[in-house]
Amino acid sequence: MSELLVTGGQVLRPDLTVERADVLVSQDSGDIVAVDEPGALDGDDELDASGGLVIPGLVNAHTHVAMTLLRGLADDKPLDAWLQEDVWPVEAELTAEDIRAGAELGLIEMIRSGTTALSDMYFEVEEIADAVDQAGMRAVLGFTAVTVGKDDEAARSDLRESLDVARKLDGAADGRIRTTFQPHSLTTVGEDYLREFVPEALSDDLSIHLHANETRDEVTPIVDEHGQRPLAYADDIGLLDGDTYVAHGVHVDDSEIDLLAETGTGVAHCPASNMKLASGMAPVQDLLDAGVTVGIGTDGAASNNDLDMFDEMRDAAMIGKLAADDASAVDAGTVVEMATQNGADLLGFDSGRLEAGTNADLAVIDLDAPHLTPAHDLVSHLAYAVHGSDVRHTVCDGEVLMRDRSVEVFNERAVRDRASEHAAALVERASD
Ligand SMILES: CSC[C@H]1O[C@@H](n2cnc3c(O)ncnc32)[C@H](O)[C@@H]1O
Ligand SMILES: [Zn+2]
Repeated sequence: MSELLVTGGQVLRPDLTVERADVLVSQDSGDIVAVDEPGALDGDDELDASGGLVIPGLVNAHTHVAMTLLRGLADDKPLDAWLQEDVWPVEAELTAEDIRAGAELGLIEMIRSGTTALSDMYFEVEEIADAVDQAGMRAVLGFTAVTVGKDDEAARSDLRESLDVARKLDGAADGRIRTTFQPHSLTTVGEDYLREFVPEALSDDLSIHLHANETRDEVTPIVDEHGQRPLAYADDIGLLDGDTYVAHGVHVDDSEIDLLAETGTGVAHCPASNMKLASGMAPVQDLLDAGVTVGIGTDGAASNNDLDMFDEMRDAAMIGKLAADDASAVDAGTVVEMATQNGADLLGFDSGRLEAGTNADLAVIDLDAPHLTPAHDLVSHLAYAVHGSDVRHTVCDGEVLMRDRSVEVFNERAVRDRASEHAAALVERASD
């Protein structure tokens, strides 16, 4: 029996109070054993949290982790042009090895900024699953199906692969990997395919993750073709469900917010991506007020351009206030809950709060910095002032992924070099 004591720091409790406490985690079960007053607990190994704040590991509720290879390749365009002119032509050249290299790079970036769980959409999912396994992180993965521009055989093969991958990889990495069925979006997967494959996913109890209502251009064609708002159309097909979450949910009207709440469908809010692609402002406070579970995601590194969830919390608070025209909207405590407990709820992990019996996924923030001084309110600091580079240690499933800013699960130098080589060769192939 091996137990790790995270000692000497302050701890963020599930009710967002902060107190001096030690956290004991079991490296056998991967659970938190106890959170107790300083000095009350003993472990076989220690992690020094003195001068620090222990928080739940952050949950990135929507990303495309291998897109780190496309970081900085196509900026300053709206979604449709960005995807069609830049991203998709390059993605068409991606190999399994590229995706592995990009995923490892992205996972290192996440570990270094305190993220312990992610929800990913992409291709070559076995490569991503192997990288997640090696990283020691927790993830919800899936193969994303697109049918537009494909003949019937290729379209069906995509949807079949999305189902097969979801069935095959669920429970991988000793249960740290879960899966979702992933139609890319309501405009990139045809209605007949959705009507055929969604019932199969539901009958297998698969969770569903898709992009929805990201831009106005994703709303108008559906209203024109089906005479319904996109989420009413999605509900008609059976896509909205207690285990479904949609990425973005920017252009949702009141009837769609009610539909999300009634069906228990969650939203992965991606504020930086929505600002960079000028997609719009999601009505996050309205969604929360209606009872919708809203997590936070970075989206891919090509539309962000980093995977730092602290940046994302700050962005979520800022844009949430603008969208509501109310400075009290989407406050500091709310964004911290969104990036921890809400994200974990969307992904289906018993993480996101430091409590005995839950997953031992946590990060220690170093508070000894000018930009974190004075320390009136540490929840305010988490939302508005902490950077990913302030994370001292990252732990997932009781294992130390980063100790004193040294990543223990990868050779970081080698991963960065390999990713740079793969990115350069990829761009070269795409330009031929
Ligand atoms: C097949 S995996 C996902 C697919 O989605 C593309 N993508 C990345 N970011 C976004 C976004 O914000 N909206 C829609 N699609 C996006 C990614 O490049 C992959 O092709
Ligand atoms: Zn996305």
